[in-house]
Amino acid sequence: MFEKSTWIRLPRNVVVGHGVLERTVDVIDDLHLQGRPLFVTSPTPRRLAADPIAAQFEERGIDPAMVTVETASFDAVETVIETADAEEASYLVGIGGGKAIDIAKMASDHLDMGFLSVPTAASHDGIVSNRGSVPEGDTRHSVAAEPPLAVIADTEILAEAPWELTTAGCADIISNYTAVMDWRLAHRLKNVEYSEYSAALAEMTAEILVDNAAMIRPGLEESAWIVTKALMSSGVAMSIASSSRPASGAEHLFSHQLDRLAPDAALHGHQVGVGSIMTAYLHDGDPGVWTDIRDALASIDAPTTADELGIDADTVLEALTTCHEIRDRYTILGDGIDEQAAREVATRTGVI
Ligand SMILES: NC(=O)C1=CN([C@@H]2O[C@H](COP(=O)(O)OP(=O)(O)OC[C@H]3O[C@@H](n4cnc5c(N)ncnc54)[C@H](OP(=O)(O)O)[C@@H]3O)[C@@H](O)[C@H]2O)C=CC1
Ligand SMILES: O=C(CO)COP(=O)(O)O
Ligand SMILES: [Zn+2]
Repeated sequence: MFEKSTWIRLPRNVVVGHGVLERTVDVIDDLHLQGRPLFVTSPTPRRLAADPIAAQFEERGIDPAMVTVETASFDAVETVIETADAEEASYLVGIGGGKAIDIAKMASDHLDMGFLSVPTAASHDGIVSNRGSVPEGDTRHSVAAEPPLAVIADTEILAEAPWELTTAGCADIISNYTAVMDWRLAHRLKNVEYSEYSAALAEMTAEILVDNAAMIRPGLEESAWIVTKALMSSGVAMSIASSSRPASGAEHLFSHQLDRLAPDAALHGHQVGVGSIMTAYLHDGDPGVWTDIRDALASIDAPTTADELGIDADTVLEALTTCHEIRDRYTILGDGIDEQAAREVATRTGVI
């Protein structure tokens, strides 16, 4: 008897392009959202996007409530939840980088309330996914959360965001190569649930980005377009899988461990990119995939070495040898690699 079932939750509207910020109220209409919104933003995105969007709403006679968060924390999520109750908000709008969007995402999950994602930085694929990540204790990896009802990504704003945020978003996409390799391995060895559609989409997304790498340059709106579309596609792959597996393997474990060992040293995408070079090497030591990943990262100005991440060699080795412990996710790291093996992979790939 066939008893399988699936429930895929995706954004209903994805609006990307030049000046689309001005269409935010149209998206609200299209979704038939009523009542008062609560905007969740952070200082720079507030000035660039949240205040202008608030003005649009005010012209329509709607007065949005606003919370401006400084750091990603569960206290900030709590503040949003309390404000939503106090201000009688009907839905949330996360406006900013991953910090503001994930806080809105986690709060909306708790409140059972819809939320919209308005990214001002193409820094990682969390801006569209159904996964939320807010640092708690030692935990850095994402958990299941509310997917956005809509994503409104204005390429004019995204193109002007700091270049390193965009290169981090590119590296997060390039890391899909090794995430999918790890996922297939875990499926074969541990019977981990696997989706061919999701894996193919995640891989194809990385391929399209790498094929277009030459067009990804600072300040170009077309680059913001390419990167944002790729982030959308990667987010959809995670929603299809109901897991971050298509976009997160051992290279993400490595990055999450670096976040604990060297907090705020480097951006998420840059760390997973460097991790991806090393885990691709572990999958196959011959020049090929790992050198292609390294070259693709270098071509978009993303770090390829520990030095470029601003992280010392010992920390890289500690992260590599311990990161398999942080979560129940089988990868090429298996039940852990020893220090000798870690030093070998990091040295041979030129990471240290
Ligand atoms: N859900 C997921 O799968 C994932 C979630 N994350 C989470 O995302 C967060 C990191 O995301 P990230 O986007 O790097 O962090 P932030 O949201 O902190 O943004 C990074 C920096 O860029 C600034 N900024 C944002 N947009 C612009 C812009 N257009 N122009 C100029 N400056 C801008 C912010 O300013 P300001 O400080 O003023 O806000 C901030 O200083 C973390 O909280 C992490 O846990 C990370 C990876 C995956
Ligand atoms: O960053 C992600 C995908 O790019 C989310 O992955 P994690 O579940 O490992 O946090
Ligand atoms: Zn990621």
